[in-house]
Amino acid sequence: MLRGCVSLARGLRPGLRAAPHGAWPGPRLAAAPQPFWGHTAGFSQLGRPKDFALPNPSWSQDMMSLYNKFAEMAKDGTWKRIPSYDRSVDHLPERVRQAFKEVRQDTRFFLRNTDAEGIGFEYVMFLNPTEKRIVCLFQPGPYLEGVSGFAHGGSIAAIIDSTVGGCAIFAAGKVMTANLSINYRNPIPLGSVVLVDSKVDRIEGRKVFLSCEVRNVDGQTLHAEATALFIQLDTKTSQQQEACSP
Ligand SMILES: CCCCCCCC(=O)SCCNC(=O)CCNC(=O)[C@H](O)C(C)(C)COP(=O)(O)OP(=O)(O)OC[C@H]1O[C@@H](n2cnc3c(N)ncnc32)[C@H](O)[C@@H]1OP(=O)(O)O
Repeated sequence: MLRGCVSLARGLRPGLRAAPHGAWPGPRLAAAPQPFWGHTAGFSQLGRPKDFALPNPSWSQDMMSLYNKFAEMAKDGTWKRIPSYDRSVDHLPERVRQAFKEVRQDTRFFLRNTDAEGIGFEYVMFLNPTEKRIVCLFQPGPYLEGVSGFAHGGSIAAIIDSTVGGCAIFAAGKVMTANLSINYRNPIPLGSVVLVDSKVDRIEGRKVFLSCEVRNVDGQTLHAEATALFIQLDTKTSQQQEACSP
């Protein structure tokens, strides 16, 4: 089982073997982005509130095995665990966060909006900076039910959006999802563990194109595949940039 997940982690996921993740396939941005959330330093844990991307008693044996495998691969810096908080603003680098003078106190990051462990989104993401790739270990809890016993398609879309979003942020800084196209291939049983494996395919100007596969732990079952387009926000013209700026 773990051999399959390690293969995924090393860039051997089916269908993408012709373009090794180690090679950067697309052109770089004409002008280098000004990273907003882009540096891994932006995921710093210093002085931060509770980090939810750490093991808790609700994590299954599969989840723990995968976590330990990636934590081991993180020791040499190839992979980096991404901390996760229950408020969006807490994901920002300190220097950016401090610039937010008035931050609403009643908001919750969508994927962290349940307090009890194990009932909603249990996940942890690992970033491979060289490959511009994020693998998310995802264990959907019972409150994510769609068809009886299986994860709701919207919850799958949410975890895919956040995983590819993390990749886009790493590659291009401040971005928003413009398009997310998902093919659902096999249902995901509640309580099972899947790997959401995403990478940046190419960057054209402000457009960041990404792809993603969701597979079970041995890699044999393809649950979903997706492509995404994120747009790097333009400081001069974007309303979103205005809205997100202090
Ligand atoms: C760690 C946490 C991660 C969390 C990740 C979660 C991310 C999210 O869910 S974001 C929320 C969902 N997304 C939104 O609400 C975005 C709503 N849309 C918008 O705000 C805007 O349309 C936005 C920002 C995407 C683009 O607007 P704007 O900055 O004005 O760009 P615009 O000039 O229209 O388009 C730029 C380029 O992208 C292209 N483009 C824009 N949208 C699309 C689209 N949907 N499909 C294809 N191409 C598009 C345009 O054609 C244009 O191309 P070109 O430069 O070749 O002419």
